[in-house]
Amino acid sequence: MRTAYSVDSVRAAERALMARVPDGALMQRAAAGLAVACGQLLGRVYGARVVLLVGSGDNGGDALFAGARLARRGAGVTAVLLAPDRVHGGGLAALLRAGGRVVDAPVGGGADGSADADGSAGVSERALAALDGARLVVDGIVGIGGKGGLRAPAARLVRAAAASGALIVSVDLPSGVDADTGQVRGDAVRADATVTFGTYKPGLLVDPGREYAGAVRLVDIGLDGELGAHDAALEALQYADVERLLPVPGAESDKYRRGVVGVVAGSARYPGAAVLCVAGALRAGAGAVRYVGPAADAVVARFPEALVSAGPPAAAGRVQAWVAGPGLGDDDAFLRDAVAADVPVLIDADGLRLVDVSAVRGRDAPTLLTPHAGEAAALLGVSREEVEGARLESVRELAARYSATVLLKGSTTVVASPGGGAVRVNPTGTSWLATAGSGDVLSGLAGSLLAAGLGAGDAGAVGAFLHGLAGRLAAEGAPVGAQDVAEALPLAWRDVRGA
Ligand SMILES: NC(=O)C1=CN([C@@H]2O[C@H](COP(=O)(O)OP(=O)(O)OC[C@H]3O[C@@H](n4cnc5c(N)ncnc54)[C@H](O)[C@@H]3O)[C@@H](O)[C@H]2O)[C@@H](O)CC1
Ligand SMILES: [K+]
Repeated sequence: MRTAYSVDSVRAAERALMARVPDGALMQRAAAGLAVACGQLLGRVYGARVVLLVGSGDNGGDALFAGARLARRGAGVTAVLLAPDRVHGGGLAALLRAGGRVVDAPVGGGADGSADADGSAGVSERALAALDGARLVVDGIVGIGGKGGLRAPAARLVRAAAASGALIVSVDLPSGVDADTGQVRGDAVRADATVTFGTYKPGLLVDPGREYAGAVRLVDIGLDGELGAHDAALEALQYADVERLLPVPGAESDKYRRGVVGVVAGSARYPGAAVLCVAGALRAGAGAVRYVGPAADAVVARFPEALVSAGPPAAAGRVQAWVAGPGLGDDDAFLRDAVAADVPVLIDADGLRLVDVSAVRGRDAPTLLTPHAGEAAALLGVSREEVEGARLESVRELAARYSATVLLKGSTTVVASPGGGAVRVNPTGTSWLATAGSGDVLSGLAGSLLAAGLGAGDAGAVGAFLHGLAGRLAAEGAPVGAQDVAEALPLAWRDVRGA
């Protein structure tokens, strides 16, 4: 399991560890790891031109100590100081001792400037010129102490660094990305790589921050023991975690023991949604799929193994979980039956629009809601952009409002439980999955995992993982349709099981 901790937890863990190690030891560990990563990116350190963008806190200190290490290996290192009067003294001294150069960013060497008419944002010509011809820029502007969007001088330098064509390495996290949420307000560093210390931060694993971070490398500074006392803010299942959770049938299994999933989906207008939902459900671990609704002919024509009926759901026979909503149109009668059933229910698509909050909140069995950003926005009464910019906040808020597990689909799919706790973040997503009907496949898949006995959080996270992996395997760099994704699900299973 990959975990990420909140800034508060990181700070508390660092305090506890610092009390037991010599002064400055943690920063030295961080800087050593950072310098190694920079050296690997550069290939040849000797003679390389490196620019450090140095803010006023310890993030800048890390950059300065790492810069000193690179300078000792023969790099030409220039530190651009955003706040010369508040720079990390020890780091600056180390860089100067190692032969590094220093340039003040503010015009006239004063404190942080502000936006001005010529667009220089109070940044000196010398600071901007330092970036010319740089091979590597180290972003030590702000780390976990960053608040709000980057101030104007920092933003100006970030734009100049991006235009310089140099490789950009962010220290701990890209400056301008909110460490706890991944939100980006205004300018932020777009890094080729981010070297983070002690633990992942949530903003490195969730878009939009994740996209800004580039390849993320974790440097061990000895925090693990201390972090154990805190709850992770985020968890990302890895292959081994998913393998443990997959519902693999035993010798005694029959279709009921494996789980039967019922699908309430499709309409005369949207029969395809029913077919795709069943396609996902058939390849996810349940022993049988019952389809209930007006698209029975289309379903059985494509999948003779599906058990179909015209409805209502209560007359369909035994099921261990329902999936309700894809392509339903405006008819909510079967949806209401499914929501009233005392088994786990997954609600998706039209079902999210039609379902009553109080009916969901009143359920005893687990509920899993699977909105995309647009649907989540409608449920929360905000814009789609607000949801996309604040995925963690949105998914937590929905889980609390509906007293349900919520899987928010998108560039980073996240799953929150009603009782709070760590949000699951899916590491396998791919933009090829942004295709019509792909969500119907996911709802069938995750519903089938519910029927097979997984809890709602596990069903959502494992479903998203397999779905993402199937999307990648099906796409292999070319466009795919939702049916291709469903058909690649067995490949994803085999990949996870190492079979
Ligand atoms: N505490 C520790 O033990 C360790 C901390 N480390 C480093 O220290 C960092 C945290 O250091 P700090 O707490 O000093 O905080 P930061 O260095 O992350 O940032 C705080 C400074 O940035 C300025 N600032 C805040 N928001 C800004 C904005 N939007 N635009 C421009 N400037 C802004 C503030 O005025 C403040 O001086 C970590 O991210 C990590 O890089 C590492 O050395 C590992 C050990
Ligand atoms: K940074």
